[in-house]
Amino acid sequence: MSKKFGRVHVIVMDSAGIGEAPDANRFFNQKTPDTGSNTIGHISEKVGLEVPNFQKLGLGNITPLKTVAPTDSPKGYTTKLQEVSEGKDTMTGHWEIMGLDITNPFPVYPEGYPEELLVKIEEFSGRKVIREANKPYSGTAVIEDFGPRQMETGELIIYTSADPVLQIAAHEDVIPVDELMKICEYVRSITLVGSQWMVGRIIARPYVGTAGHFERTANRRDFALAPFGKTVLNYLDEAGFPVISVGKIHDIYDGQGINKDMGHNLNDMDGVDRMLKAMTLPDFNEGLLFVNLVDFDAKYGHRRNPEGYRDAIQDLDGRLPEIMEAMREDDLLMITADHGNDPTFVGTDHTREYIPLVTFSKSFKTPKPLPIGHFADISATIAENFGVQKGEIGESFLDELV
Ligand SMILES: O=P(O)(O)O[C@H]1O[C@H](CO)[C@@H](O)[C@H]1O
Ligand SMILES: [Mn+2]
Ligand SMILES: [Mn+2]
Repeated sequence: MSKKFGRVHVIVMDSAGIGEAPDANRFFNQKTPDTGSNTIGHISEKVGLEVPNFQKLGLGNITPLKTVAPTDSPKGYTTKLQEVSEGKDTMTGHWEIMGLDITNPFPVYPEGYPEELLVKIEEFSGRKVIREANKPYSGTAVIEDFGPRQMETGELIIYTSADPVLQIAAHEDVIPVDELMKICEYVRSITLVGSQWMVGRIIARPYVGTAGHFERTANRRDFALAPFGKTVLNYLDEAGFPVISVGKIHDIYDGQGINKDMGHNLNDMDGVDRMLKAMTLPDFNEGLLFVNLVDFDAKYGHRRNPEGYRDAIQDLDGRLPEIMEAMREDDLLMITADHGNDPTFVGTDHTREYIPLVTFSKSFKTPKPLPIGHFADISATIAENFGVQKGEIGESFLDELV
């Protein structure tokens, strides 16, 4: 049987949530529950959001947005999706989108990492770890506070966040990127599932510059755990379909089920360029292209910068015509997110929100809003389209897309 859609392109706008989830009161920023958070909604309300292309696709039909009007004749099917997993981090969100139900949350380290683990890292690296930085910290603040000391002593800056991450910040001139990667690989190897100190992701955070003007570089790398089970990426790969990743996707799934990687993004617009390049690959005639754009989250959401976040969404909006133009008649585009990160909310952490789903295909006849669904409905739909097994959870809405 021929497939409804020859190629499916999924873009994750990292952290672009669209309103508090029904269980937002169980998730927190510092001591405040995530109730009332709304990443896209508050950006529209507080700093304005001009996104004519998203508007035509039907973004304003998902939920009332102050500056994005609903439309009676959207060019795409739209809805919002709820998370079922116990977590509001990137890995949980992405893994659930591809069909996993993460019922046991990843451990987090609100008091910092245990002394024993730090000592092992010191023994391996021959470098001291700055104890004062070992706690939940903003990644830009931690290098402002301890970068000058690191430049003098060569010590390691190890910090965490509300997410299950162990991050190592290192000035590129003091601790070469290759050395930092080796240290991260070592830490990854001693923090796997079943180890004493399981950690979701080890993140290398290289930076450059001088005190007061430090800047993190695109040499960031995430060393994630492998997904806790097979995802639809695996099923597509096993069935011989191209599964192509752009940006952080390869890291987030530890490469599992991905058979071609377009590399890390220098920034979100570079991610769009890589996506467009992938869309013209000669061997990509069917299968999945899966893109993560992380600047929304890392540069603006965690930094609580609503203007920057708005501009980043507007920049993506400006690229939508190119992306749609590059689509074949029977391609399907799905634009979504992995969790919220409301830049107007208290704290600096993710927010438990619905994620938007905005779709487009040149083959759509009469697109309209869809009922509210769940994250994994995305992969269930992809799986049904390509005739492969779906994940543990998710209901396909493929039949609705006509
Ligand atoms: O403050 P920075 O270093 O950007 O850290 C952020 O990036 C991490 C990974 O995306 C998140 O856990 C968040 O804390
Ligand atoms: Mn994320
Ligand atoms: Mn984040």
